[in-house]
Amino acid sequence: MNKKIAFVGAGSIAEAIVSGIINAKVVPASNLFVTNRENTQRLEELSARYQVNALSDREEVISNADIVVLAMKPYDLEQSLSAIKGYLKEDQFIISILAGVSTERITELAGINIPVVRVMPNTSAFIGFSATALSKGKFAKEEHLLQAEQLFQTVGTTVLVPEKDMHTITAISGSGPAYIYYIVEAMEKAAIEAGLDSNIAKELITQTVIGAGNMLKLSGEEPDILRKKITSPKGTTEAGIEILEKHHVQRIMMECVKSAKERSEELGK
Ligand SMILES: NC(=O)C1=CN([C@@H]2O[C@H](COP(=O)(O)OP(=O)(O)OC[C@H]3O[C@@H](n4cnc5c(N)ncnc54)[C@H](O)[C@@H]3O)[C@@H](O)[C@H]2O)C=CC1
Ligand SMILES: O=C(O)[C@@H]1CCC=N1
Repeated sequence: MNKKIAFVGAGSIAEAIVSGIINAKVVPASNLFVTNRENTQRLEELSARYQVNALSDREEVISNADIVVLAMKPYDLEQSLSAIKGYLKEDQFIISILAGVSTERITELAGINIPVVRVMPNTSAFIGFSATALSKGKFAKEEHLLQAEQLFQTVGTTVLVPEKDMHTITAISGSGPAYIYYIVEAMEKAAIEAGLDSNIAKELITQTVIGAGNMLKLSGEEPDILRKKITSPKGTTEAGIEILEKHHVQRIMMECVKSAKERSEELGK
């Protein structure tokens, strides 16, 4: 893809996407530009690590870009857009990965009828395994959606969704990896507490998560069926799951997703 892409915001998700794009060799590092509010050390770090153009001159970064990726925190959006809106043009387009914030709000803050595509990736983009959802705003055309989709296909799988679903998706697949890591942390603690070598525990747990993920993807079976195949009557799994049931862990996970979705809605206000 011969496009110049500027990232405004150089945090963990921007790095995950940059790293994924570079590994996929679809956009050369020389076409990627990264800027942030003030942390020049962070920009130098990204430039050294990925050979991208990491610049603190926002005018240079924005005015030369074909695509501007907004990757700051939602509460920094207003200030950030007011600093760059003077350099934005209607023949560019914006990709926003901000949780909660609507395309309408971004157009309003940009002050011009610039196309906006809203995207929700996750940090697994770092290794090409993001689950990414995309939807287009009022001024975005199919070609913008397609280009954004092509870009994010280099860092994982993509789905096109109506924008109204983005809050739920943010709670499910945007935040989702963190829920899995949270469970992994607990499994590691339990294994180590029981006397297992921590490296062995890590290796076994990591492969268990990879195996379970691939079973979900490749076996064609529903998760409850896969679970039942592991759960022998009066066996170890049954004993473990009984504790999860006693503490209503599924209901708690559902509350977790609901709360994340509500936060996404709040962030958009
Ligand atoms: N971390 C994740 O897993 C995901 C994050 N997101 C969204 O991506 C965005 C960034 O998240 P993280 O990378 O986790 O945050 P972060 O805190 O790691 O990075 C935010 C970046 O924005 C920069 N920034 C702040 N104000 C700025 C301004 N006025 N101008 C230019 N740059 C500015 C900061 O310097 C920093 O580099 C958030 O809106 C979040 O909702 C979306 C999907 C997944
Ligand atoms: O925690 C957050 O707000 C962001 C959005 C999805 C993942 N991280």
